[in-house]
Amino acid sequence: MTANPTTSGPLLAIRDLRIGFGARTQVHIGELDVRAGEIVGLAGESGAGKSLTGLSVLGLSQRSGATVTGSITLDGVELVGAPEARLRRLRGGTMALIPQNPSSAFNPVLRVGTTVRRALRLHGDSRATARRRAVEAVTKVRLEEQHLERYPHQLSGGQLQRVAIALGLALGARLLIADEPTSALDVTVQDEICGLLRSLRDDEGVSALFVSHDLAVLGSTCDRIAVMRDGRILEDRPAVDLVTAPHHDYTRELLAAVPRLRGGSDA
Ligand SMILES: Nc1ncnc2c1ncn2[C@@H]1O[C@H](COP(=O)(O)OP(=O)(O)OP(=O)(O)O)[C@@H](O)[C@H]1O
Repeated sequence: MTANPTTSGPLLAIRDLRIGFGARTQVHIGELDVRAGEIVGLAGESGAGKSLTGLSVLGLSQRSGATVTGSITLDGVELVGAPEARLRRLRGGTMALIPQNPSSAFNPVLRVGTTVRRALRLHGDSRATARRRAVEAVTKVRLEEQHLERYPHQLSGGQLQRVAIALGLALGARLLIADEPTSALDVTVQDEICGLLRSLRDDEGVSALFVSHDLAVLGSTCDRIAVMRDGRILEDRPAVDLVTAPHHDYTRELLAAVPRLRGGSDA
């Protein structure tokens, strides 16, 4: 997989990030970058600190009482300690959360297109522009205009996840924070969503921080993978290298738990 990094600095740069609750530091990341046009995986078992990291990039972990120090820059703009108004602008613009359960992003009594168009109008689009950009965005995620006229329950989980991604793209997201975006989906649909993320990277230059406990999913989707345990990054390397020649015993254990990366052999 070929990333398409810009010659300038990374789109997302995390430095000496500490996330804690009370006196306890749950996450300490020395350095983690996501370049433009790059998908970076965050792997690790439950409790490793993956979601807290993603939520802190979005400026959302503080809402659950976390203390965040260090530096997270998005396109050179500091997010740690940034005023809520700036974070809100960036969350609805440069970066977007792709949640595990896409139905949480949609009002069940509204057609999904209404949600997408309303979000665009809130960001200043005229009615006509919002309509056009909503259609453009669903086309990018390989859905049709008619899908916008459906209610959330009339779409499959995979289709709804595509609309959630389309919503982020329509708002101009260049960085997707995807937190277990495929774990509620069956394997075939998982593969489709991962394929979509790769094509958005290749065709649109979109970047992603892809949180998952599943190294098979990350290995087939990401350019780089950072393996986390107990809030620390153990290794951060090109995905192909990491899954074929892990440096760390813990990564080997994670890989051993994934049948699809053992050449399909479960024996
Ligand atoms: N609001 C909170 N208050 C106190 N501790 C928290 C809070 N949120 C998370 N933690 C703790 O921080 C650690 C990291 O949690 P996090 O949700 O980031 O893990 P994760 O790697 O995403 O795991 P999972 O895959 O289960 O979501 C865990 O020990 C968790 O219990």
